[in-house]
Amino acid sequence: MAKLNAAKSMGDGLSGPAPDYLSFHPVPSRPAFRPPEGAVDAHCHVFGPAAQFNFSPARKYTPVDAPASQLFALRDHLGFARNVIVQATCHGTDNAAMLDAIARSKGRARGVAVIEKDTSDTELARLHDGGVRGVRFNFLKRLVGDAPKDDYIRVAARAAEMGWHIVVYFESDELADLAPFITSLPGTIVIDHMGRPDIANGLEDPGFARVRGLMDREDRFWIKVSCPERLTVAGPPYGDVVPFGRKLVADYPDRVLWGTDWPHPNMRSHMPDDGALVDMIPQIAPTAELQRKLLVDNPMRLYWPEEQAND
Ligand SMILES: O=C(O)c1cc(C(=O)O)oc(=O)c1
Repeated sequence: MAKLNAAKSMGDGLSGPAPDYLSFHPVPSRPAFRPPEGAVDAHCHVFGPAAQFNFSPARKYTPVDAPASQLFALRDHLGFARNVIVQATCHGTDNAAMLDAIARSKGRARGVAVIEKDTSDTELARLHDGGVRGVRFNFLKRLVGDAPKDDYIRVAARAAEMGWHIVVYFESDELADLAPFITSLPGTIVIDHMGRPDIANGLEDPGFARVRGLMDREDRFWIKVSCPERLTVAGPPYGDVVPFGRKLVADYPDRVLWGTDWPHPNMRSHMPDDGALVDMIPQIAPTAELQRKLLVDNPMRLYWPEEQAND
């Protein structure tokens, strides 16, 4: 069990404020499941190091240092080939740490940014050249302050100009209010962490029905079958979440993505073993074809369309 004091051993990045949640698992197991060639961890983050990259003064949590070197070591340890690095709220709209990690990845990472509504065209071009292919809208009140919908609409228009998609993170019980706004956004929309259904209600959960309603309504909606550790009631190995991931992969095989969510910000109940998260994949994607779509074809189509294998 990773403890807060483990964070102390995570190098000197903690010269800043102490982190207020668990540090990532120090020795993740090697998964029994071997991901297919070219597998993509399509949702992960880098934090700091604090000494080099400032955390946002508006942040709602203070992260541990989680640098690119450790993300890429985990990628190799788990048997993945590429990463999609998602800007985390603790860095606000300062995408420097994410861009730096992409630059260090030797072409094996792309990014999702958080930008201001008045971001210049020059900055958008710099982000695109730096590997950004999407923007993120975070609607969780515990993570960000409320932004006017007009701001999101402006950002969404800028993203559409760049050919980028929009990643949205919301609680499924807020979707009743959010859905009209989300369906008004242009382009491809990717829903984070299964849309956060209430696992305790089982597959009939009304929030999960609303999320599936979005997926059924338009092919431009995609969804990440990630973060069982955030959603579980039962705890590891997250057997209560498997039916949710399995249903999403079965019903939307060409529009699902998977990610570790390393370094797992804001986890307090426990810290998942990333190797165990990988070993959940065969339970939610039970065939080699579904695994290849989930881990290779779908993320490549969205993040490396210029390289997409023409199979
Ligand atoms: O549930 C969370 O706390 C969380 C936070 C962030 C972030 O701060 O960006 O990203 C995630 O994917 C999940």
